[in-house]
Amino acid sequence: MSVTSEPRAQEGGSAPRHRSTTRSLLRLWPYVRPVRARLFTAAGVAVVASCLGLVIPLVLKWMVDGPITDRDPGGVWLGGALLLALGTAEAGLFGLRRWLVGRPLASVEAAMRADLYRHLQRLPVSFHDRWASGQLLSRATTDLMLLRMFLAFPLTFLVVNGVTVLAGFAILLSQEWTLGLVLVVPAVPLVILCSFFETRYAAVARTAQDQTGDLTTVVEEGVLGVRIVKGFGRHRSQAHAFRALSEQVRSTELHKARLLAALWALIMTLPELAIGAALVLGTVRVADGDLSAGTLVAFLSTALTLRWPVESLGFLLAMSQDAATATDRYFDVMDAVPAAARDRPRTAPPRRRGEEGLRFEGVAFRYPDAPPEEPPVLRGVDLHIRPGETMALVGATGSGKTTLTALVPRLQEVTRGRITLDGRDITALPREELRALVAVAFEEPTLFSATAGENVLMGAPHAGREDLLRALKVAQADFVHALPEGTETEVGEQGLSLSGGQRQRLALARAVVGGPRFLVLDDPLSALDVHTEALVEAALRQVLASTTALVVAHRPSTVLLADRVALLSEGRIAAVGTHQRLLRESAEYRSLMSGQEGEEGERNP
Ligand SMILES: Nc1ncnc2c1ncn2[C@@H]1O[C@H](COP(=O)(O)OP(=O)(O)OP(=O)(O)O)[C@@H](O)[C@H]1O
Repeated sequence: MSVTSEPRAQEGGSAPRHRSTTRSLLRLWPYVRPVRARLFTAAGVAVVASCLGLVIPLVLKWMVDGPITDRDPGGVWLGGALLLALGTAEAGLFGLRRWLVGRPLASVEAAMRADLYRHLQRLPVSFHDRWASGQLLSRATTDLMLLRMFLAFPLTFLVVNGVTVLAGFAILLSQEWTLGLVLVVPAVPLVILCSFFETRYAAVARTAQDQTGDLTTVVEEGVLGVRIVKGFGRHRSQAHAFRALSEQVRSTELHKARLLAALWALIMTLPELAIGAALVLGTVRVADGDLSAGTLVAFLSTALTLRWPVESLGFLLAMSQDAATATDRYFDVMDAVPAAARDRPRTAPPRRRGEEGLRFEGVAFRYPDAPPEEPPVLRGVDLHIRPGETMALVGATGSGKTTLTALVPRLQEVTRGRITLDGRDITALPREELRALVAVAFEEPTLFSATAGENVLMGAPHAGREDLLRALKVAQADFVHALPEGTETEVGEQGLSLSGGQRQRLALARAVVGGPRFLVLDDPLSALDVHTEALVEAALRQVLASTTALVVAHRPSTVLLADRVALLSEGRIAAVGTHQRLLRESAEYRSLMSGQEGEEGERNP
């Protein structure tokens, strides 16, 4: 069995059935707009360069029918010089095109990536619960790279090659229309085949990109969970899960390659056959004296010049399909509505007089992706935490304590009822104000790849060195000073170089550094040893004395930090009172505090 969870590609994981490639790609316009002048100039330069290539056969025709037939060395030299000049100009113009697009397109990619990152930060937690991180990572990396490549190459060359092919055919038909028709006729089946190919390739391209996202998730989980993998000796099963997924990606990529190969074979063969037929027909007509040798040479070299624009059609179309898929995947995320835009009321309700502290009124909550037959996690929570009061929240495992704490900073949105801070509905508060009022610390402390000090100061961007030192003291996180570079020590990804207790203490310091008015702590001392816990509690008492706090507690020692205790049971607050009173009056509370919580929780989640 593998320790890797099933990849969660459920969101945006399948190709839309009636998607139009052009419509998808047109969505890139707002990003391309600022660089449109350079892009159009580059396309114009490339068209001129490509058309210069078409003039070369005409010079050849002039040379064969003129100076070569007349044995005029001066004319031959002149023709040679002209050909050299045309070739040099063509190469120079293609170089100029590349220079024109390089820098602007890198900035388009950077702007799209920055927007995606900003948007991800604003999306609600419920969105991140549903989406696998690898799917988001692959959108921010592989998909955006595909888009830059599309804008740099296929977009321009579909236009350039289209113009070149039209101009080339016009030259061919004007030189000798019967021979020209021999080359034009195969274009009809080619166009039909290309549109058939487009539909099939679109579906496979989407599958390939989604599977790459799943693979990214597995790699990420394997790296982050390396301790579990090693601890449980799961290398083999982990490798097996990885191999199975990469096998899927490989077979989808092969499917793509087969489709491309089939298309390419047709695109290469049909024009070659047509050129062969035109060569035979043209030679017969020159032998009959119907056609000049120069015209035949010019005709054939024009046809050969057009080979590349026609043959490149296959992979240009494939790259455009990949880009359209990448665009769809990018906008799958960008179209998700950020919480703030969705639900902020137009007018803020007035603050209720005399109504202070943190209040839950008839709060109900159901996870958006919970099965419909399951009752809501919270079914009507009424609770008032007075200003300056510390309320411990106690309940069996899975009773919804973490869920309730997540509602206060609006990591999740209440389904029914409301939460007020000093009488003001939290949905009426601007996010910045809410974040400044409420600080949180969770049981699973998340640290970032930054210094220990930066991780703590994240809790209050305007706090200074003094605040940092005070917060470290309160959270008993003075161990930081003993790190090689003190508060400037990099703590590494997720703070994995620190112990669980050290990480919890840094997260606690982050919560208290700004001296918040409201503090929400989800069992913040669970990873501490008894001695450190006592020290943290002593220091925390000082902080809690000046804030209004909701503290999820599993152990009597944490409960004792609180003025009162609320018991959460079956989605409601079943009892509120002091620790002593609840011990006397509530059998459920007694059993939770006497250490039978685990069994209770398992029996009655
Ligand atoms: N993102 C989610 N989507 C769907 N259901 C969820 C989600 N997160 C939690 N749940 C469910 O909500 C219920 C309450 O979970 P919660 O984590 O709030 O409990 P808890 O009381 O904090 O438990 P513990 O004491 O073990 O930390 C559980 O049944 C859990 O399975």
